[in-house]
Amino acid sequence: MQTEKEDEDDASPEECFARSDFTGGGSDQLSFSSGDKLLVHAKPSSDWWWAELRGVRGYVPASYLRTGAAGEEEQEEEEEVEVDDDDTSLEDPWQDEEYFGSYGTLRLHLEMLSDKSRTEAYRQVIRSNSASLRNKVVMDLGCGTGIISLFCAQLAQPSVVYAVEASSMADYTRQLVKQNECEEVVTVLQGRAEEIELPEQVDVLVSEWMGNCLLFEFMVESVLLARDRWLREGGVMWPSSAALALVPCQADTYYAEKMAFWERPYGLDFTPLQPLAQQEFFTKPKFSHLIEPSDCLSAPCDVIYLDMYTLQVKDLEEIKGQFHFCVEKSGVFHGFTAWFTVHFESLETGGATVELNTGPNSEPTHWKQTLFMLDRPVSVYAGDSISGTIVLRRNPVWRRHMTVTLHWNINSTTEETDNCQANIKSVGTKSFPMWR
Ligand SMILES: NC(=[NH2+])NCCC[C@H]1O[C@@H](n2cnc3c(N)ncnc32)[C@H](O)[C@@H]1O
Repeated sequence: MQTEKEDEDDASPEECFARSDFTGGGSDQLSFSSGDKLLVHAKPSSDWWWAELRGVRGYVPASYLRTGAAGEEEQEEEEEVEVDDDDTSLEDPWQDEEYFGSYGTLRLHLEMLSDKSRTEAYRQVIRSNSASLRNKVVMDLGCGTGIISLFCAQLAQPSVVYAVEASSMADYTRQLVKQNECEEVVTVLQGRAEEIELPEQVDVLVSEWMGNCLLFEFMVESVLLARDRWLREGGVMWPSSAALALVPCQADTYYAEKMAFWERPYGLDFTPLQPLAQQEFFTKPKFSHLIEPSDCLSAPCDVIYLDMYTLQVKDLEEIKGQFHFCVEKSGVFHGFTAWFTVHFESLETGGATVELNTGPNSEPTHWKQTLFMLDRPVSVYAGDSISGTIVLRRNPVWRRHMTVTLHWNINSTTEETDNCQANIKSVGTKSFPMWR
């Protein structure tokens, strides 16, 4: 699970100058004028680079840029930015070195294993299906330390569990399998699930692939590719389905900490810094936000539903959802909070489904929830409604990233209008990069 910090720590950016004006299309492209100095942070492809202009980052067409100060025309020819395809400095769009590097250390595994809700949910799945798992072939995709595979070997009698792990943690996972006397059942394979070869099809594909806001990291793509390649006809996916929930909420504490703070620190007026605070703290989603049930302004609703048997990789490019919330109590609408729920169907027809819910009415998990702050809070009243759409748009270049775009209308019924016809009090739309 990458954090924004790791993401922003790229090598020192390269100074380039705009050869001509460019008007960006889409929310993730930068516009600039001829002569602008841009800082190029990464070159994920030969055509589009990831650059920064006056504090804002986005994609820019490489052919519009050159190195060397503006005005040195004669130098321009020699110094035209060489854009060749096999430029080794082009960063991997999957950032696998950084991604699997982070999973090669214990920090993230400790966080996941310490998450009892998460880990016990998987143990419950194995335990409640132990009889049906007898003699089954299981694949544990992205097994990490192998905890799910060890549960399978300990609580059931599958014929084999292929524990697939791409990071260097796989060496230790083998030791843990041996240490717990499970090597008869569990075979650890190091490699990316999309690339490794299994000796046979599997009956069950189990994986803990969910990222912040359900999809961040897009490990789900690996799960779908493995499903299409290795899950036998009629095989079972664990999780079997996933849903993203959303709710309009108050976030008084967060708003006070990041925005109201500038009103009167030490008796001084620092409000000129508030536009900066909005840009710095409210432009991106806030991961690991713990929302209280009392912060919810209405009942939450599932806005996106993924069926792990039919979902296709191409569907991940853009996923849309709609919502209509009835405000149940008056308060300040600071933003939306999102979380996910996954379900594990029983191997036995009619058997009990296991649920892992990461929402505010369940035991907290290491994902907590994801908060999307509006630029300006809006007072809402019981009886108002908040309706609109959410779009998760996968980043076309950085394949583990996405942008979440929310569009909402606040409708309030006022006595003045006849037969309580709802009138639109305000409309809003905002895109939140996660992270690029
Ligand atoms: N729930 C998450 N967001 N992350 C938790 C699971 C991530 C684990 O799966 C491994 N992993 C991720 N993708 C892959 C892949 N394609 N192939 C093999 N292992 C993988 C990764 O190295 C880590 O050990």
